[in-house]
Amino acid sequence: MSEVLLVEDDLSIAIVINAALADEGVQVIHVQSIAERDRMLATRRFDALVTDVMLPDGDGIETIGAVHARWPEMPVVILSAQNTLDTAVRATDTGAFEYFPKPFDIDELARTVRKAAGDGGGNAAQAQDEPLVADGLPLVGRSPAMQTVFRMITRVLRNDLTVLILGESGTGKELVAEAIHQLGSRRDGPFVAVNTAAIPAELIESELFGHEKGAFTGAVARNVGKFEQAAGGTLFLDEIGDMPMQAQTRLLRALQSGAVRRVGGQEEIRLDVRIVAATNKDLEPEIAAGRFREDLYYRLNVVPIVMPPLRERADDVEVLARHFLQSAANEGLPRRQLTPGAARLLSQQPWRGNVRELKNFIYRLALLAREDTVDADALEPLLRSDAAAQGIAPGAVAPSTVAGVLGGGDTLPAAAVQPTVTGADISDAVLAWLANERPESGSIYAAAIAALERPLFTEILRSKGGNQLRAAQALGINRNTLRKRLNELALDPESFVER
Ligand SMILES: Nc1ncnc2c1ncn2[C@@H]1O[C@H](COP(=O)(O)OP(=O)(O)OP(=O)(O)O)[C@@H](O)[C@H]1O
Repeated sequence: MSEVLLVEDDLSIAIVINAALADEGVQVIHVQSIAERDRMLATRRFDALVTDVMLPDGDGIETIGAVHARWPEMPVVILSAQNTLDTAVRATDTGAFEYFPKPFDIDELARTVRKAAGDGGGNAAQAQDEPLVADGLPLVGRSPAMQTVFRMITRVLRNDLTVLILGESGTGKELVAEAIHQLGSRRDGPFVAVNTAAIPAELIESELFGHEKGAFTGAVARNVGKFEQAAGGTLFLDEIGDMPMQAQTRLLRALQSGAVRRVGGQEEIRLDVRIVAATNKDLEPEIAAGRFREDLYYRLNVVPIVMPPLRERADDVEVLARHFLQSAANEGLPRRQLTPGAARLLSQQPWRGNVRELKNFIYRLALLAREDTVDADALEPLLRSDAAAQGIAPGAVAPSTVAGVLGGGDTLPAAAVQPTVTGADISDAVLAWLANERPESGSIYAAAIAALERPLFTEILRSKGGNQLRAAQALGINRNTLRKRLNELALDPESFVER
């Protein structure tokens, strides 16, 4: 595989180039300055050099003489935003292999670089199996919509501004939050994620701010809250739109004052966290309905990043699918490839569950496909069985969706493959539950979630033979979250282990 040195200080462009070159079977080593370029080139030659012109420590063209002197045979491709005749002339004067004014056609650039680097890049099919990782960040996407997201990410890396990530479930909000942390100046600190909707209302304050020993019944030891755990790093507040009102007030107060106090404690603890929040809810109607505090919304919505749904960026589907096939293979599933026809067919699907649904589907495909190369004909029945699982009236819940999510090879308990249950049934069940249980005011939400989780977790754990990792994967939640909730619900996963 050929290796290319990319000198580019614009991270969003670097990410896109890296992804495109990975597609061409070219490995990219990315640096951001002339000094770093020269350090890399002091000891080794690359198959090609791709360089921007305006770099933080100088001009990529003016300093190219030293590169030529050291490695006269190494082809150089120049990228430039200074689309003037002068730059073009200077680039050509250096004897550069090619010169690309920005904005350029990324595919054309990728092809040119592969050619410059010699066809050591292998064939394209092989290339597509390469993980598309930029600076350790597996955020895949080449669509203009994702380039806008990348650009927004790069704008918040050198500051601590609060970021609010908006988008449907499964669009990659958490991944973006992690990217902001990993690429930003707080990367050496912790990244602490809290699902604010999953914490029972009565525990949320102690979870976020911590508590002193004896602060309330059951507080047998001092607990350090998420704000403190995230000190020096990033606190990711997920599902912020579902945060209970009382906790919203406390959170707002903490953000305003820049300090927190543990429950039952006196000491003021100064905050040293970057806040990244996310929600799949449209917050404006929530504010209008009095369920979300407007002042908190303005505190959080300093830099909004909107994640486009996958159906609005169909050109990302193929590259994502190949990425997930690669990660499935890395995790021990059979290595599969898609024909162009199969990739096209995937791009035409609605993907209502966004990238998460595509990822689950691809893993299932890796597991179930009969041949290593999957064409459109082989894909069709798998898509049909998925659509059958999901092609249900809006609001309705089909147990067969569970079968789809669980993936092939799983035998489901008979109860789970009964005919479709309509949405009305679950509403009826909620109403009946409210009437019968009369949950205590102030904790109705937590009690309802617990009532739903209990049968849900029981069913999924049973189908997974008590394997918590597989159950968490099927549910699409973190294993620790599942373990914690099972604990709180006093459900023993051991009791589902098949013996
Ligand atoms: N652009 C992407 N490149 C690679 N993987 C992605 C991308 N977007 C999402 N994923 C993967 O899809 C899955 C869902 O993403 P993530 O959990 O970040 O979504 P989310 O928007 O936070 O969802 P939710 O609102 O349900 O919490 C994860 O496994 C994530 O790694």
